[in-house]
Amino acid sequence: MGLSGISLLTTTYSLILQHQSLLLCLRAKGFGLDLKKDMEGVDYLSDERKKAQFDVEAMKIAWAGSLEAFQLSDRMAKLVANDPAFEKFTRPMLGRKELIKNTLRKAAHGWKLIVDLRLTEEEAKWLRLYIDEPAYTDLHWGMFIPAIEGQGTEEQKKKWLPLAKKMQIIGCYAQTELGHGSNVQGLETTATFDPQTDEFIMHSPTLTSSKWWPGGLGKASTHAVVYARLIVGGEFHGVHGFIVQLRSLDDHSPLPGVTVGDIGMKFGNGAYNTMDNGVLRFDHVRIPRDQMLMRVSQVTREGKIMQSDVPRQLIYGTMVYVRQTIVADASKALSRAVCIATRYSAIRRQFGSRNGGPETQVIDYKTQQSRLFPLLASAYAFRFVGEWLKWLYTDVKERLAANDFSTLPEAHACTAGLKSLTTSFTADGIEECRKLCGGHGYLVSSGLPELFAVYIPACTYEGDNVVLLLQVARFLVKTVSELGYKKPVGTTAYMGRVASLMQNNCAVQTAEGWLNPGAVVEAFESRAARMAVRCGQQLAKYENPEEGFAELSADLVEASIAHCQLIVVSKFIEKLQQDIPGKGVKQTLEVLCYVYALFLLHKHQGDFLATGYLTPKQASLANDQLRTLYSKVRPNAITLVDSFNYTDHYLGSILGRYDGNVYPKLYEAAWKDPLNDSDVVDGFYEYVQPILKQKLRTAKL
Ligand SMILES: CC/C=C\C/C=C\C/C=C\C/C=C\C/C=C\C/C=C\CC/C=C/C(=O)SCCNC(=O)CCNC(=O)[C@H](O)C(C)(C)COP(=O)(O)OP(=O)(O)OC[C@H]1O[C@@H](n2cnc3c(N)ncnc32)[C@H](O)[C@@H]1OP(=O)(O)O
Ligand SMILES: Cc1cc2nc3c(=O)[nH]c(=O)nc-3n(C[C@H](O)[C@H](O)[C@H](O)COP(=O)(O)OP(=O)(O)OC[C@H]3O[C@@H](n4cnc5c(N)ncnc54)[C@H](O)[C@@H]3O)c2cc1C
Repeated sequence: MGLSGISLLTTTYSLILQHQSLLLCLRAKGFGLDLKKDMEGVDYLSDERKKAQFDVEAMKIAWAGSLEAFQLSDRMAKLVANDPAFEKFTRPMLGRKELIKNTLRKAAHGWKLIVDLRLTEEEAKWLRLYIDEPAYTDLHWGMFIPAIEGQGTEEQKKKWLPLAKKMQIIGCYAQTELGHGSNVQGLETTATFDPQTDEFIMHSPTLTSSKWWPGGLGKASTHAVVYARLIVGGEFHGVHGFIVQLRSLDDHSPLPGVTVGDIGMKFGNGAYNTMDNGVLRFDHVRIPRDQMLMRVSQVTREGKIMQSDVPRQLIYGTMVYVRQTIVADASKALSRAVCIATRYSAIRRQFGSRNGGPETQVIDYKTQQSRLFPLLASAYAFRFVGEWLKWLYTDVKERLAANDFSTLPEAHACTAGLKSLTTSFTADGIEECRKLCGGHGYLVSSGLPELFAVYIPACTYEGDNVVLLLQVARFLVKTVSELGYKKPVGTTAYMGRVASLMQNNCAVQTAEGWLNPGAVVEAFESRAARMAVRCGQQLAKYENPEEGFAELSADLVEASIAHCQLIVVSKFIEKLQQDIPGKGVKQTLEVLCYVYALFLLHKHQGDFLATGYLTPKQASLANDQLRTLYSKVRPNAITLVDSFNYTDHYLGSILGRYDGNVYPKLYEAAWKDPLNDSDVVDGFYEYVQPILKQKLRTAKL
């Protein structure tokens, strides 16, 4: 018997087992048989796992970044998964008050673990990820503390950071208002210096000046970094951050003049409703002068404004930091959805049965592959670009500490652009994974609805994705306009070769010709350079540059996307130039890298053709190659998602279970729904039975 015959037999056997266990379950409910006899312990995906052409353990390390990173993450994942305090399956069914209380309990338990086990900052970050429940602690550690670290003076840091790091105060980041989020300079909250008392008076002069959205503000925070218009001597001196105490440290009640509360339910059940996004108003609340964050500008006792040599953009520095973490988190959210959809696609069968044999696994349909495998490749691409961005941010941070601000504009453009690119793609990708799972993907127990609901605000918070791409566009336009006298560096270095990128056209002649990193990078560079230069030429036609920028903004956004996609493709290729140990690991990643690049090329072929870099024939060859690549991904698909090393707890999905034991577990879960506690639903006797029993003389319907 050939290999395919053996595999057919084992697959059929798995199917029979699965059907048997389903039958047992069905009977359990209907005929009182033993429900426990489903096939616990059987790995329904074992055949798939045997197909792997690479060393899975080595791929896990490549995904994690290093053996140490893998071990650390694995330890934290297991710590959470094995702790019943972090159960999350009932979350979507809880009312808001219960939900928040439950989140506060988990955050307290998480903090206890951090203290008792003396976890490092890195371990705590992984712990937060695997607890998988947005909480006020995210903003306390993720924004309040970084804002003080980045914008505070040494003295301020000395005073506030120990309190915050021991969690003796809880802080949030209160920037956005009811009337303004994107336009930070348009904020209306005022901080007026009173020279008589050496204080600032914090005030919300209008309804639209109410702080609105800050996470952790509603119920948990005792303090906030509040962004407000600085007014000294009756003059406005820009928006700055101020540390303001909101609640009593004794009984947590709001301080006089402070009105604070939660803004209400948000999208989805469970999901981001574990977070107390808040509203805040000030009625002439006084704070000491030294609570203005003064690294960028200082207000003296006499009411003089002193500027340090730190650029004012550093006031936006916390956003740069968080955008960088959001890029890293995009690969986690996307890989999680892809893991669920890939495992389920291998279990799910529809059509194609021959002679009573098994039906086709839906993962074998080319349409399923062409939707799923680019998402899988993107998860890896985002992982590696996130790793690079972390390096870039660390480098910028070190430079800033040494008062070197030269790389700040590029850090801003990269974090803004990549945050936008990766979150938009991930949000769409999670929804695509739901559709890839058919009807069952719509069940909360698939894990996908909640993941989607939690994830999608990432397209808005930390900067609306379009607004951020327009920031990238400004950076690109500036780079193009300076080409004559300034050598572009970093991620825009390719613009230095603009003449050849505008002239030379693609040389690929065969589908195999696309399996060449040089050809791929040049295609993306040429497209990005041509789109940016074209925008520059169009802009030059306008007398008023701002008017031109506004008029051309949709094209500018497309040019920014092209630039950001180039960064992701290049960083993936650069990653592959490193030593990556393990049998078949590098080769498999190369396949994914080409899938990512050629998928983008196919999706955006309009750009590549319109800029004249590619011919239709070359675009078509790229698509031919893409199909071949999908066949190369197929045998490795399950092990590529196993390499994310996600526990079933973290995945939170019956469809994505490691053992693939989907049907019995779906069936079992249905019976756990509170609606099935009784056979006759509450309300039946009041509202349904009277209809059943009514005796209408005539029915017009
Ligand atoms: C149990 C567990 C316990 C513990 C857990 C432990 C650990 C957990 C640790 C960490 C958790 C980690 C992370 C999680 C944290 C949070 C994530 C979760 C939720 C997110 C919550 C969301 C928060 C928010 O949304 S905060 C609000 C964000 N708001 C925005 O993003 C507003 C967007 N708008 C802007 O950024 C700006 O206003 C603007 C659009 C850029 C316009 O600015 P401006 O009007 O000034 O206009 P210009 O365009 O003229 O710009 C002037 C000039 O400045 C440059 N610029 C602009 N921005 C920046 C920047 N950010 N940096 C540097 N430079 C900047 C711009 O390029 C111009 O330069 P030039 O003059 O040279 O052209
Ligand atoms: C879940 C969640 C958590 C949040 N947490 C916090 C927090 O902790 N702290 C905090 O301060 N804030 C927080 N925010 C607020 C968030 O940062 C803002 O909502 C975000 O910056 C977008 O601003 P906006 O709401 O004003 O959108 P708007 O700017 O009003 O956007 C509306 C539309 O207008 C478009 N638009 C706006 N300006 C332009 C332009 N110049 N050109 C073209 N199009 C434009 C946008 O693309 C969008 O389509 C949070 C928001 C959410 C959803």
